[in-house]
Amino acid sequence: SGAEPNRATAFQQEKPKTQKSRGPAMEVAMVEWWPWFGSAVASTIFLWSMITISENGAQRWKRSELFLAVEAYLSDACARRARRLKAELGKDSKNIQVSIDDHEGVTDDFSGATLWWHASKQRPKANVISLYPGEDEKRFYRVTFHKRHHDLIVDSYLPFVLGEGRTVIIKNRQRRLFTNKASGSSSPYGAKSAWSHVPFEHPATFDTLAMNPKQKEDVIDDLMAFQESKEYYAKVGKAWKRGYLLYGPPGTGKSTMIAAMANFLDYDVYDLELTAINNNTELRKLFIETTGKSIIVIEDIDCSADLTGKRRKDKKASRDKDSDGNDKPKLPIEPEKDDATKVTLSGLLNFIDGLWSACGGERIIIFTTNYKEKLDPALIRRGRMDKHIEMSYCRFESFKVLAKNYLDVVGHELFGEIQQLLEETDMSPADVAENLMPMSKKKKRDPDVCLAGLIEALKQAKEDAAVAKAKEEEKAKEAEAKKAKEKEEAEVKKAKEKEEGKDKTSEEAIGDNMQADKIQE
Ligand SMILES: Nc1ncnc2c1ncn2[C@@H]1O[C@H](COP(=O)(O)OP(=O)(O)OP(=O)(O)O)[C@@H](O)[C@H]1O
Ligand SMILES: [Mg+2]
Repeated sequence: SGAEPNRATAFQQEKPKTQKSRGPAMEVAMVEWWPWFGSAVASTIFLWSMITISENGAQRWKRSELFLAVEAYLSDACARRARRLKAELGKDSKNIQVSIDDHEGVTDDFSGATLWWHASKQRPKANVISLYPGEDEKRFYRVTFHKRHHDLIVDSYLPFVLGEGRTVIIKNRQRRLFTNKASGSSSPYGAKSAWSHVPFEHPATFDTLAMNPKQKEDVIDDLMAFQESKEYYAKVGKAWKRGYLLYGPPGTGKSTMIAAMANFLDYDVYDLELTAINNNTELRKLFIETTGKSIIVIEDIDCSADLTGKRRKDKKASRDKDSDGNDKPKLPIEPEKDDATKVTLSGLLNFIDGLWSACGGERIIIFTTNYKEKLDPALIRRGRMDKHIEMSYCRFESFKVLAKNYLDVVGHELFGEIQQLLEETDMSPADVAENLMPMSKKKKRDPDVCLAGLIEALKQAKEDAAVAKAKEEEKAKEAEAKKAKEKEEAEVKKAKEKEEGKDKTSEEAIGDNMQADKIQE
């Protein structure tokens, strides 16, 4: 009909100039709209509805999530159809983000309805002094549609845009590695966030992770099931979280596995350093500041949980330093309080169990340790750590993955010998990988050379292990012999003293006997 705006031209003809003399918002809308329709059809304006989504919603300091979602949706789904786009460097200064330019329009179709999106901005009145510098220009998106589609747009289309937009944002976001180690912000005043972060760029994937294929499959299955079971967790009344315990000797790929999980799930990683936390309150604060879709990692939990003692010593040391010569104002130190405020096992357990049910969004928590048996059973019981994953020494299956990754070799005449040696020798994947990747420019990555080198290294390791074992056995034997000898000597001495004691007064004898017992102990 004649009432329908000629969108291809009408939207793009709109001049930014008309924005200059601004009155109240309603008036602005009219100024923008008049040229499109022409005075002849002015009355038909009442057939059209508009919805404005402005950058700042109810909370002025925060950009409206709906606005961001619309922005992401439009740049992803519709931007190609717009004529004027703007490009900006993304937050991580890596990818370029293209979005619709201000005062530009674009059309979209939804269930047979045609809609017109339009990006614009509104300057504040000249006599208003902005409290929020840089935010004095308010941008907004406005969608226009025929009145008869009102319900469809409000009930279906906008939720659809929100959902799509969120997905695009997650797809485009730079994933981050958070840590509480760099305690530049540890001061109680002016600290913005307890976490500092860097872009998470670890390249590890499950394809490059060397481990037993069945076990790997199992882990991937578990992660996928977890990701898809939001409703299930809600139904059974559990927080949407999952705990993994990764245990195994050094260099078997525990940290690599965490990176692979993060890449697989597209999650952020929070690396929690318990030794940098002073008390349970701080721990809780850190926890509350984590966002959904994240992996919270506590590495070497066996060391961390025990470290309260060390921390106290550190504090004592700094106290000592203060007392000799440092004339800074001193804080009162209460040693008893010191004990009461450290991170405790129960604090950690609370942290894992209860608290995070308060903050929605899926979370995974991972502990790593070299010594599973050292951990308090309460910490790793099922339900807290839902799955215990053992990372073990490199066997043939794992080796094949490494050979393919590092040398592009899937079969080789030396594989047989290597298989044999790997069954007999404990070598970590890290050490195997080291042998497959000689870091020398002259030596090209020749599979023959590398595999032969690995065989040498394995033989050496086997020999070393045998020597170490022999030494260990010898030591044990020596220790046993020494113990037996000492016992014998003590007994002889006791017998001798008893003999002599017959001549002494009874009082003296008791004293002597007691002494002899002490020596024996
Ligand atoms: N299973 C594996 N698959 C592929 N690469 C591995 C594997 N295990 C170790 N590596 C290699 O060895 C290096 C060290 O591994 P990683 O840091 O993951 O070991 P870790 O188990 O976390 O050791 P630690 O107990 O000392 O923290 C990694 O950078 C990786 O290149
Ligand atoms: Mg590690």
